Amino acid sequence: MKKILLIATGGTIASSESSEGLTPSIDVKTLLTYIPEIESICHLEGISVMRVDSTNMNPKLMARIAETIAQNYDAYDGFVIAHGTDTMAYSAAGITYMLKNLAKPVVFTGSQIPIEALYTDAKKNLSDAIRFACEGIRGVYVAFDGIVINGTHAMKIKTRSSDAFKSINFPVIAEIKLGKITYNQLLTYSGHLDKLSEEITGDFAIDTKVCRDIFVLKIFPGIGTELFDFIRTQYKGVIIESFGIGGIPNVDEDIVSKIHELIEAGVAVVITTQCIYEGIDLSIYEVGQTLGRQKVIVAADMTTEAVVMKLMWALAHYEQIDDIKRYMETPYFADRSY
Ligand SMILES: NC(=O)C[C@H](N)C(=O)O
Repeated sequence: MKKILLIATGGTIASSESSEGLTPSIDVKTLLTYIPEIESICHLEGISVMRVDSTNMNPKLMARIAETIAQNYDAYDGFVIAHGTDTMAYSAAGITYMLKNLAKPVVFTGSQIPIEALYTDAKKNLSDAIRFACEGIRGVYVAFDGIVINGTHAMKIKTRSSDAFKSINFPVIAEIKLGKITYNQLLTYSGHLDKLSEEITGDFAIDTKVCRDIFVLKIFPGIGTELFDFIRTQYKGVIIESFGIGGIPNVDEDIVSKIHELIEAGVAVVITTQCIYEGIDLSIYEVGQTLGRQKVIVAADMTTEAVVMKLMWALAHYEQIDDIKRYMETPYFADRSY
């Protein structure tokens, strides 16, 4: 029988009603009592590492999750992280970059309704995540509402409904219905499964060092240039959510020139898009090509959540823009497809 460790971090899944609203208060032992059927499929143990609404998640707490996995790595076949949904996509991506040569499954899950409430989605999600953690497929995943998503491609797209997560720019890995896991055929045909099984080059290790000096900026029609001078003096990296396939204004308010100044000053500038699907390509339009001639980092079809966590990791490990750009533009656990 497989040995699985459930790592509880808080979130709605572990929340109870208090006089001031829902607050994470249920311990991991109690969580386990809600899924008694799991006893017959694996040997499950639990540990609580924090009790936070995931609104309060941060890289330090993510590092604690990574450390817990490392401390227990040899003793278990797989790990399930019970986590709040609001920042789960960030943590799943963050942990992906912090774990090196991961050969086991790490599966994030949570719920929109507390586990102790009527009509909760928590029991199904927890049970599905544990089942998937028994599969032995390496990597970090999000299991939610009957689908399994690559951890760097998950995005929370709904605030209330149980189908809160979507797989962005990557096929869903598997569906789980009534406890039965069915892998997505598309994964095998499209070669995505091969990308997930990239060779392991050494022993499992964690590297949790990140740099938080980054800014995420959404461009809008009429945006001024003043903010860029502030960014230049305060941050080491900026992620710009451009229009469409990679458009940044260069007439009247010339943001492209401001980007040039940022790069000259040693700030890493990553260009991504406000569109959820299909990613950017700076070669299509004149406005994009002008931008592409600068040393910008192209986020391709990565989610902003993954870009945020990857950039934090890159900035903590590389000094030169060229090195940061190389790391960011090299696929890591299939976080980008081009
Ligand atoms: N559904 C949830 O888990 C939302 C909660 N605020 C959290 O992220 O912790």
